[in-house]
Amino acid sequence: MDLSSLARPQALRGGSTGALGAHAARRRSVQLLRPRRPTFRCSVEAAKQQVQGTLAAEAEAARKECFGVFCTTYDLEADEKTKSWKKLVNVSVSGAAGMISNHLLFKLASGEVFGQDQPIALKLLGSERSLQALEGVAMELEDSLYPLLREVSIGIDPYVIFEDADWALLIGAKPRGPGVERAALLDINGQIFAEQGKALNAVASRNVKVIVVGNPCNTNALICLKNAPNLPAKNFHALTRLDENRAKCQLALKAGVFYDKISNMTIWGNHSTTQVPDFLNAKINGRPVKEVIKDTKWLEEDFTITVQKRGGVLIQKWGRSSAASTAVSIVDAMRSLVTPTPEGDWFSTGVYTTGNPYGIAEDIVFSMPCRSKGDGDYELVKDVAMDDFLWGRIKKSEAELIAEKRCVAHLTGEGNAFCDLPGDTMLPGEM
Ligand SMILES: NC(=O)C1=CN([C@@H]2O[C@H](COP(=O)(O)OP(=O)(O)OC[C@H]3O[C@@H](n4cnc5c(N)ncnc54)[C@H](OP(=O)(O)O)[C@@H]3O)[C@@H](O)[C@H]2O)C=CC1
Ligand SMILES: O=C([O-])CC(=O)C(=O)O
Repeated sequence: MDLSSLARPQALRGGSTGALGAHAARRRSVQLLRPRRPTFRCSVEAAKQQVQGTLAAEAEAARKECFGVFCTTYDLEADEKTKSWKKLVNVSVSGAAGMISNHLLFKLASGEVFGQDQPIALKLLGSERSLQALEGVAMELEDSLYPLLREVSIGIDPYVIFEDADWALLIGAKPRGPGVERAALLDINGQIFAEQGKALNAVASRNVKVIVVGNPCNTNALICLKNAPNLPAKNFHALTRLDENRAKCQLALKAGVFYDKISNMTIWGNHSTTQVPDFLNAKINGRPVKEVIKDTKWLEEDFTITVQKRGGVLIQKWGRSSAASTAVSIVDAMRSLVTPTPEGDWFSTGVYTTGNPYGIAEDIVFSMPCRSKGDGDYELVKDVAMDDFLWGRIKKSEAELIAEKRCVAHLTGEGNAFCDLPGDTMLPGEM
């Protein structure tokens, strides 16, 4: 047997799962790696130490090991179908035991983002508190029998879970509970994103695409990219696609059309209640929104506020924040980067403002209109209209992000933090 063609089992690779992916032939065998049993020792003390050692080894193994059936090595070439498959894509997800991930992971594994010829490895990041739940997630992934899902690993160390990541979906963040100051939340979550930025910088693919979902996502994305100086800042995104989708839905409802008739929808700014859903440039059936919806008061007030506060209203109804629709919007955001943007249209994403053509402050993460050739990269859309109303709103969101940035200076390597946040702004989910 030529052992060199065997996929290496996960434990030998320090935290990833069994197969090497790609096209190469992999021999099928099942290897479930378990910690070795201790040899017997004669003193009680030694026995105690041995048991403790075993428990520690088992805990360590549980943190690192590939999960169940995903430890299986396999022969890709033995399967006719897989011959046309692309190279394995590694997707790392934090907050993987949370509500959003519970929808998202199954979409990723089914091929919804990358298509039916793209095998996928899911690397799931949890914490001590969520490790058991993470095993439950992995069990459900096993039981779903997704042909494209070739590897699943679970762990609590970002330096292991982000290794070779082509995509990093950073969802895990502490939710803002009652009595938690916005400044305190920025600090607590900022620490998470600073550490994850460093880990990505050290071990991820050099062209990793990072989508920050955990709130406050724009400033978390800024912290993350500042802590990853060896990765292109351009590759970091803050998710504002849910806001775009919400805005499209509201315009469609008002105009009495199905939402596929809405295009060119920009969300400018922060994923917060200062966000700016842009009805000046958006189109309905290819016509400017203002030609179709003549009620300017509705556009400037009701529409804008409804989109800004949609998350909070949903929390009041559901008792928890948007999870399924957020997962859908993450899929949309990823697909927008891996498929060419339809002619004349664009999508919104929060990106690093360096050399932006609109005059928005540099060195923050701001949602803007983008187009992609489908290669994972994007360009800003240059020819957008601006009026006083739109610009005034944009400046308010910009001011909020600049204030947030000052508040996390200690996490971005820019000196002492000074926190003076505008009092009237909130996350979309806050009321
Ligand atoms: N940008 C957007 O459009 C949207 C963003 N969001 C944001 O996404 C994030 C995740 O939402 P959702 O999946 O619903 O949340 P959940 O509460 O279900 O999951 C959040 C995960 O965050 C992790 N976490 C990390 N640090 C902490 C901490 N200090 N305390 C508690 N949990 C922590 C937990 O995982 P573990 O223990 O494994 O670390 C937990 O599983 C939130 O920040 C939310 O505000 C939500 C909707 C839309
Ligand atoms: O505020 C939250 O946690 C939820 C959120 O971002 C949204 O619904 O847009």
